Amino acid sequence: MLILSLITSLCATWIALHLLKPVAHRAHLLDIPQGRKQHVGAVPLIGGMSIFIGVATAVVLILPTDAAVTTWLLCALGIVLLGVADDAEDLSVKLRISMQILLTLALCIGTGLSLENLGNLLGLGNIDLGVFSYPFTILIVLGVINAFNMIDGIDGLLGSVAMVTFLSLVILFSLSTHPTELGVSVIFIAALIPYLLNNLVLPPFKQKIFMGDAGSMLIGLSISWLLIEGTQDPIHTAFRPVTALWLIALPLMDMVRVILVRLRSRRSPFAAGRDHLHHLLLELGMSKSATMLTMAAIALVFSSIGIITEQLQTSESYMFYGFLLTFLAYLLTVSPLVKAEKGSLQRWMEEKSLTQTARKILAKYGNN
Ligand SMILES: CC(=O)N[C@H]1[C@@H](OP(=O)(O)OP(=O)(O)OC/C=C(/C)CC/C=C(/C)CC/C=C(/C)CC/C=C(\C)CC/C=C(/C)CC/C=C(/C)CC/C=C(\C)CC/C=C(/C)CC/C=C(\C)CC/C=C(\C)CCC=C(C)C)O[C@H](CO)[C@@H](O)[C@@H]1O
Ligand SMILES: O=c1ccn([C@@H]2O[C@H](COP(=O)(O)O)[C@@H](O)[C@H]2O)c(=O)[nH]1
Ligand SMILES: [Mg+2]
Repeated sequence: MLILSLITSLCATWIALHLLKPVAHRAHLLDIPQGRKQHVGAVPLIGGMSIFIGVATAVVLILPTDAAVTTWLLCALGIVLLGVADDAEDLSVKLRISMQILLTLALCIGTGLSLENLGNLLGLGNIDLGVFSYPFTILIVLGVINAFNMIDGIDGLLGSVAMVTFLSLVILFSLSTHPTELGVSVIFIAALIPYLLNNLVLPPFKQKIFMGDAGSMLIGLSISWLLIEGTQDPIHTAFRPVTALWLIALPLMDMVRVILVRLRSRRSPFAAGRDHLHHLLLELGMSKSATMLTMAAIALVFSSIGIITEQLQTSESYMFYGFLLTFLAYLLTVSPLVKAEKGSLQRWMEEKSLTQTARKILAKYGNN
């Protein structure tokens, strides 16, 4: 069943990418470079819709669907339509956030699940949110949706970071008995393959496409749902809530850092900017692909910490305090990058390679 759902999702996404490209041109669903958008040429914003078509086709045709899966699919359709409207017309922040709240509420009611039990996060006993469960879930899901949207700023970045999270979910769900959630995670991985090839313009694709806010919000909402299913299942959980944090640590840390920096400099956290980690690395002189690979590698390290500590059943409070310390280390590492001179990383690497060459010459010929 898993192989069949993988093939169906991959093929359906591939076909959707081909069919939607001309539609994007006719409907002007294009990302035109201007201001902070520094890509080249008008790029079709069809990645999100294509991934949704691929995922929905595979889920409906192959996976056994119940009320929870149907609710998630309908909410996913809702967020894709919201994203397409935003990609086409730049909706107001108020409207976007209100719709995200409504869709999260619908997801909680329809699936009957919300973040109720956070586990023994602080080492003081189980945290049960009781009546605060719905407002807390809405805050966290909104955070996750927007965190994934915020890292969608260079080619391949969101696709590869999301791939790391879905791969981690495949590992954790296959170690427990959650066949539907395992199937959905595999289906997303399959849909991301043609998307990434097309986004990075790798063969056989010749024209770049973007995910758009439709895709980034679809991924954020779906990952939130899978994490809630994995941690809040009343019969048996696949992993503990704190592990969920590690699986999405990089986008969360980037978002919280950006919000803190913007608030400190009295800017609105809702106003777009070029202050995210990927922008800082590019400013320092890293290439787009090096930035993408570095950030995907960091996401992989964080996810691996989550999976390994989950398997070792490390105390939840150690994992949570470890997460907060890692966030502190992240802040301390990234803050100096903001003030660093443009291109300094590139110059440092060039100097380093020159020094290494000089050392090699000295080692070979001595000092005479
Ligand atoms: C605006 C912007 O930046 N734009 C980008 C973007 O451009 P684009 O054009 O695409 O987009 P737009 O500009 O059009 O606009 C964007 C759209 C909007 C609608 C605006 C939204 C903007 C926001 C800033 C959204 C923020 C929304 C929130 C509701 C944020 C608040 C949420 C949180 C802070 C919660 C975060 C979630 C966590 C789990 C936090 C943990 C993370 C940490 C790192 C811990 C650190 C601790 C803290 C200091 C914060 C703690 C606070 C808490 C409340 C959380 C405590 C958490 C716990 C106790 C954990 C408990 C949870 C669990 C154990 C369970 C986990 C389970 C699950 C996760 C399910 O993109 C462009 C391209 O890049 C870019 O240029 C542009 O700037
Ligand atoms: O794969 C991608 C995705 C995005 N970009 C660039 O980032 C902006 C982000 O778009 P938002 O509308 O803010 O979501 C996009 O316009 C591109 O300039 C990219 O280069 N590659
Ligand atoms: Mg975006």
